[in-house]
Amino acid sequence: MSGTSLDGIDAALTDFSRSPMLIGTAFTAFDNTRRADLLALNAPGENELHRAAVLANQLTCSYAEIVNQLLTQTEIVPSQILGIGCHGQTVRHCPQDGYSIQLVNSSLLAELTGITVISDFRNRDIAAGGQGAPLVPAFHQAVFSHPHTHRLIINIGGIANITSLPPKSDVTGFDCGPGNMLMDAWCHQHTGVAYDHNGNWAKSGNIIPHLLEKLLTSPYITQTPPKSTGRELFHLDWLATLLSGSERPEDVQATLLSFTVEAMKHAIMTWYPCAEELYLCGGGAHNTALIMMLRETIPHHKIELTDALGIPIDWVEACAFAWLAQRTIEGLPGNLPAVTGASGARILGTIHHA
Ligand SMILES: Nc1ncnc2c1ncn2[C@@H]1O[C@H](COP(=O)(O)OP(=O)(O)OP(=O)(O)O)[C@@H](O)[C@H]1O
Ligand SMILES: CC(=O)N[C@H]1[C@@H]2OC[C@@H](O2)[C@@H](O)[C@@H]1O[C@H](C)C(=O)O
Repeated sequence: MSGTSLDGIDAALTDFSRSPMLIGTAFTAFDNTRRADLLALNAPGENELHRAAVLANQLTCSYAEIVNQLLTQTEIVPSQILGIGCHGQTVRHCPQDGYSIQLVNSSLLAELTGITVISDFRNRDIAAGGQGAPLVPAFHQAVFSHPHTHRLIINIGGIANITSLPPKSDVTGFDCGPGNMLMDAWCHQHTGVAYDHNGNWAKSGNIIPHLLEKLLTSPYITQTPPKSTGRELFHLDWLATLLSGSERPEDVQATLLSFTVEAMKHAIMTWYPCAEELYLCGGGAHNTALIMMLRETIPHHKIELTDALGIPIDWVEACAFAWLAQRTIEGLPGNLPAVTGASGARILGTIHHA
């Protein structure tokens, strides 16, 4: 899994026939050049088809390296592996135009690892009229639901997405709005650092109320689900249109942190006010300032990390795509139409055999 935060690649080796399912993990960080190259492909530019194909090959070599590293680490050989669920790197997410692009060369990954590769998880759902995202709610249902308690799961990645797991009715979910994406971009632009560690920089600033108000008028926040979003909507150029230019950068960072939290609060209070427990995962769940603000903003919910449910926050997404890959291999659907809005359940992805 390499997600929209553009921090790097998470690899999880899983066995869904046993508990705990997580056998091994590995992470490789993207360097600044890789991050910049990927960011550049999020917007139209010169010779982008060639750049996308070359970058997909480079990324695939990194995916293969981390797979091979994980196998060495766990002393497992390729013939013992059923498949690699590889999400690829999202560079465009445009369900309204009928596509979502995740960079990866699955043929090359199968060649480099000698393992079957399952990828392109989103486009079948989009072809069936869905958003193609979020896809993790089906996995959340499989591993985190409780027979009597209404749980919510929020993944705080580049974008934050919520899953509702009511004991007796349909699982639903959607992208709430920005997770780390705007905070990371602003932090990098003003401090040269990829992200605001523990939200310390944000804590040194003050929320700018009228900027927060403007951010919250983004129509996406109040849009009715099914809905999904990405860098197409929440980016620095959009933020620039809302700034006067005289704001202190740390105050803008504090306001972006608050925007992320308020977008989550809006999602919870509008759609799931009666949920009892909230579990967080994704890299943003390391942001102590964010967690503290969330606890103050939504005091009547029990807020914990998914570690309490058996999967550490950093590995939930990677496990989810391993699980989705297994569904595909077994010929089982992976999407939840109640989440994505697709016209029906579909077997997701393509299979490149070893
Ligand atoms: N200690 C920390 N303090 C603040 N933010 C953190 C910390 N650790 C990680 N993060 C944030 O988490 C991000 C990585 O999160 P994650 O790996 O869940 O992203 P992702 O895989 O891109 O997710 P998604 O696919 O859901 O967008 C980092 O880019 C950073 O913004
Ligand atoms: C298009 C795309 O890559 N979307 C990601 C992104 O990151 C979080 C949120 O936006 C979610 O919709 C999705 O990822 C998760 C893994 C999902 O599909 O469930």
